[in-house]
Amino acid sequence: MKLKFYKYQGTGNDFVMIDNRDKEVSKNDTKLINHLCDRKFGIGADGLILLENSEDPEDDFKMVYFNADGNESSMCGNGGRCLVAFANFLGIIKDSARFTAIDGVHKASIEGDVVSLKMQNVESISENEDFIFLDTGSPHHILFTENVNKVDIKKEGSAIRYSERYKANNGTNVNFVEAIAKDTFSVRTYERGVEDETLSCGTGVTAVALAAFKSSKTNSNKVKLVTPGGKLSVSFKETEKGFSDVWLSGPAEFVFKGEIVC
Ligand SMILES: N[C@@H](CCC[C@H](N)C(=O)O)C(=O)O
Repeated sequence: MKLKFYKYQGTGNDFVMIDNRDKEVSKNDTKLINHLCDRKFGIGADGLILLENSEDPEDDFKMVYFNADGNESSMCGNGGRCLVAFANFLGIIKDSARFTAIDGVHKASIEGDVVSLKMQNVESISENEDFIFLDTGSPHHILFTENVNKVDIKKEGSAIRYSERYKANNGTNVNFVEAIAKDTFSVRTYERGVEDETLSCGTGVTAVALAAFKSSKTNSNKVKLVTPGGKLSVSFKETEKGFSDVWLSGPAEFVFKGEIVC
């Protein structure tokens, strides 16, 4: 078959987008999705997203997210922001959206090049002696370090991702973080399902912002995150239960489109 695709990126986290409202692609076709994401034999991406019709009449669309390994996974923050830009290109939405993803309903807005995505409330943060763990739609292990550029992300990240601690939960993403100003953190992420460092991770930087606030590394509820692929920001409200009104903002851009025979 000939498949039309669109390539988007959000701070260097890149995705193949498919308008799957006619259900051309089966979500169980792990081999095809893995092939499309392959950087040598396919299009190349950190993940693939199907834009589908939602069962919820209040939604504009539904997001179905797959990691580069071809498996459907938990929420992708940068992917969600890119999907909103794609829905705008398709004419499904104008400057605001509501959609359902695997972790529930999300709202989003577009202002110029910046796409902001409302993430789920976070109620549970596990603070340990040398790391913090929380789930912002995807699971994130967070390590604060003195010099993030010296870390061997693939070696150290995969050791934690495959450790006994996370086995029962199908592993975790791992974020290495350095404070560079009172409200600014440099973040490098090892991503589960890509099994390598990606240039940026949206649910990852969201987790870092909340973890930094919770552990008093910042007292700002608007945190700037610098990733190898660009800058993001996360704002939130602290509540009795945890964090609400969590918004992830940054650029989301069209890269190229094409047709692939598969
Ligand atoms: N790149 C993503 C995270 C995608 C999900 C992750 N790889 C996982 O399987 O948990 C983001 O921007 O949030």
